[in-house]
Amino acid sequence: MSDADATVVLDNVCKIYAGRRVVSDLSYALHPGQVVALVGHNGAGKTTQIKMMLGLTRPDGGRLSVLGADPGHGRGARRALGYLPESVQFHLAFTGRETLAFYARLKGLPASGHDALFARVGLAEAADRAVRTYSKGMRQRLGLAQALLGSPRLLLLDEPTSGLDPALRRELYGIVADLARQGATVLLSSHALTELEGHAERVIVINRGRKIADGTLDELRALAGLPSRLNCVLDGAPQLVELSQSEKPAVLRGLLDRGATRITLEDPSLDDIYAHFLKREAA
Ligand SMILES: Nc1ncnc2c1ncn2[C@@H]1O[C@H](COP(=O)(O)OP(=O)(O)OP(=O)(O)O)[C@@H](O)[C@H]1O
Repeated sequence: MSDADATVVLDNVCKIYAGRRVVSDLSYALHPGQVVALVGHNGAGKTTQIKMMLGLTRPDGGRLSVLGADPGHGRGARRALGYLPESVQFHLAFTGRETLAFYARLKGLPASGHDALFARVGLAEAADRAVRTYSKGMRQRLGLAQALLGSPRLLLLDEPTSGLDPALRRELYGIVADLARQGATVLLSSHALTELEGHAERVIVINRGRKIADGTLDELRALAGLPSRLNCVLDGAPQLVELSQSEKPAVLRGLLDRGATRITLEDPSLDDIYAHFLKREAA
């Protein structure tokens, strides 16, 4: 895929706060139909990248293009953006419907006619209740609904699953997958690789404002090259063998031929892989 059809292009982007580089020489492109996760510890620079894409703060170096435009300028591109901030704050006295009407007006969209959106995020029954009566999960659903207003071509979700129960988390990823199927680009930030399995086709790992890995989870697994752990019982004695991914088939066959029993194989977890990249960076 070329940068010409990219939704977002970062080319050596830097951001400096109070003399400190919090985003450093960052380059990547995001394309239509992709669900991409920005993964990094607290303070890694994930929100800063999202804010630059929204035009809320400007890069101090490099080039940033969002939907073909400089995000600091032009209302047109902003209308095609959806944003769910890390902590959603709504006016508690407004109903859900009034809240969406308010955000729709800000985006220059019709203030009414959002029933389908309420249904999509599971708030059809609660649309006319005051936000004050919503649970945290319901507020997060409302946040997602406001991000989805106007069928955005680029959806920026800042830690959208923090504080969500597993059912709601699954629903959110379901909505994200639908949007991507319809051609939207979805960028979500996260602290953890583990929950992204099956949900993000590409992961960009950020450490101290720098990109330290970028690929599918399978590519990151291969890149990390961490061994799997094999436990078995051989000749009555328990055995633990560490083996690379390429050694696995031959070693397994050999153990079976020698009559090994109780064979269990533990592949490196996504947490192990994440820790590996961070450790490599610190070395
Ligand atoms: N407006 C600001 N002024 C000064 N420093 C800032 C500002 N905004 C962010 N920073 C600093 O920039 C760095 C990156 O912050 P950022 O919020 O982008 O990280 P993050 O990866 O989103 O973290 P978290 O996971 O905790 O949300 C942090 O060290 C933060 O303290």
